[in-house]
Amino acid sequence: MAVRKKGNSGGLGGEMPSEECADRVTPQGSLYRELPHIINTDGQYLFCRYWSPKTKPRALVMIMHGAGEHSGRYNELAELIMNESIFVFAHDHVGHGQSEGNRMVISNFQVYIRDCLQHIDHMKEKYPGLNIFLIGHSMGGAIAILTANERPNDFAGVMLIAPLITLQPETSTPTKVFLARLLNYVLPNIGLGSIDPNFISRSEEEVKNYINDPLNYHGSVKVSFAVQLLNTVARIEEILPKITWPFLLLHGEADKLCDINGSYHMYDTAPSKDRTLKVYTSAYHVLHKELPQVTSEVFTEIQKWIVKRL
Ligand SMILES: O=C1CC[C@@H](CCC(=O)N2CCC(COc3ccc(F)cc3Cl)CC2)N1
Repeated sequence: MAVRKKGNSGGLGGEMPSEECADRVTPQGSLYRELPHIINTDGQYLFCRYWSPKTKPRALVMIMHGAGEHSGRYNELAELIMNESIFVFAHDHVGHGQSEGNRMVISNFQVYIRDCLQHIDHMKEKYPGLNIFLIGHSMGGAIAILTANERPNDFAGVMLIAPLITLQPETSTPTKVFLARLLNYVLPNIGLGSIDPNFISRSEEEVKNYINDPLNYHGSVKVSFAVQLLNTVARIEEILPKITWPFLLLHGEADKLCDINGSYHMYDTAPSKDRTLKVYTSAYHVLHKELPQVTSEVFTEIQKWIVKRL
């Protein structure tokens, strides 16, 4: 009987699959062994995406998606960056898209950061010596901030698209925050309400795409998940005064999902010398899927910001 290695070396390692991982399937039923994936330190399979330039890459960019969505929603942005001879990579966070894990449930927000660092380390091994940039959107922006904070000298720049930095005042009064934390002990899985698709974008087409995308999660934000987000916002508040790495903040003025005051606060508080904040008048949350005018400006802004720092 052939001895087979236990699967925990990451699907990119090329080791022989062991029985259980040979038939491991995504939540949608596809075989992981036929898909790019990594295996995180909890043994969960994470679906990966790679946008590899035809020419030798001159930098790496990791994209971190937001809550309830997945990495496939960054195809256009990733291809634009790839066409600058930059290797772009991403994975679906635990509990999202084609990765394993209960939908939009996380034991501890740090798992997202840990998994991103694992993927980053793997890519640094494959492409040593290249500058690495991070792009994070919404909850993915919080992940990017905390990932860069763990390795303050490792990243050439961090681009944040409507990042989750502070709480919407109306949705999180101290009473509501206290009640959420209390509720988490007794009923962690009850829902607080789902993301309103109409807050995603002013583009009706993009709202429809978001609603009809089966890889998105439209269920309610569970109390346990909300508490992880509350803890994350508190962590970010603490580290803002210590941020020295270059960052680009992009935020919609009419964002109803992540308060633009979080971006203003980061811009005013972080001592980084190289920092930029661009506000998009009347724009909603998902700037990379907003009205065409806004989205093309956002794409150009990101492309220019990276190229200038290669
Ligand atoms: O393309 C896309 C599709 C989806 C969107 C990304 C969404 C995303 O990541 N958000 C927006 C919602 C936000 C809710 O936050 C909370 C909720 C309850 C609570 F008690 C405390 C917090 Cl902080 C977290 C961050 N982008």
